Amino acid sequence: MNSPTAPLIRPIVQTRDIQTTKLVSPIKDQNLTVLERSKQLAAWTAVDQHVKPEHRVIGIGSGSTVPYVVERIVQLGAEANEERVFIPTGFQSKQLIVESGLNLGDVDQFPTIDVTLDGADEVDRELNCIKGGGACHLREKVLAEAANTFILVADYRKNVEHLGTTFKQGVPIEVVPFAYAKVLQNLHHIIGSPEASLRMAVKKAGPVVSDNGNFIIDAPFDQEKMKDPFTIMAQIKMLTGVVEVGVFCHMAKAAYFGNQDGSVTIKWNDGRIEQVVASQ
Ligand SMILES: O=C(CO)[C@H](O)[C@H](O)COP(=O)(O)O
Repeated sequence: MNSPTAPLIRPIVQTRDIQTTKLVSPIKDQNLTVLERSKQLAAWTAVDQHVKPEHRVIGIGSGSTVPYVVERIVQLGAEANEERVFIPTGFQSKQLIVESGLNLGDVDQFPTIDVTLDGADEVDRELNCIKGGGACHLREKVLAEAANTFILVADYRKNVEHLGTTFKQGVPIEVVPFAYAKVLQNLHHIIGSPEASLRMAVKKAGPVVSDNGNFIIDAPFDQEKMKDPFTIMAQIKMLTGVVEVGVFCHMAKAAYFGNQDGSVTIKWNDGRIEQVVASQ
């Protein structure tokens, strides 16, 4: 882990329709792949911009980008974090919080969260996103909804015009186990996802079981249908037996994407796109 550095962001330089910001790259002495470096850049920049000194309750998402969020938060120092409580979206983030020596809480104790930072499988131009690649989207949506500010962090592969462009495995759907076959039938014959299937575990026989004891269905839709993510989300959510749908519509304030060239693209919910450029 790196030692604390100065804030990454320097003053914004306005260009025609994209704002350009300079930052000092935090990672040149690290042995990270380009992909990992892009995740780290997105996460660090988001923490620097959205975790404020006065924040006391912070939601921590799931996935492979979120450890860099926690890494940066730890770098803020023990004093900055001692009065804070961190709320996990699942087993992985709970472990991260505990192993990092941060205070653990739960959303039933703290139903209002100052800021939640989380990963995403894909984010479109309106900040709709697919989540649930790690089967955590039920708790992730609860923490997104509980948060005054919800921020997405991701690598360049997740930055798309329309959902379903690169993330082809489909919309993750958490279902209660006894209803999975009925929900699959509904998806195949009513909702329009003939390839929807139960997510199977890799190093265990049988289905993936979520942190809540439920099954996960992945439901791919054609490009045309994916252009209206709200309708897909609402239709699936109405099916009895569905607990939560991994489509988050208009929940995020901003999405941070680390790029291969060491820059970060920030999409804001007011339509602005900001380009953060590493200066070395
Ligand atoms: O939604 C999620 C887990 O349910 C993750 O946030 C999403 O899958 C992105 O993960 P990664 O940062 O590894 O790309």
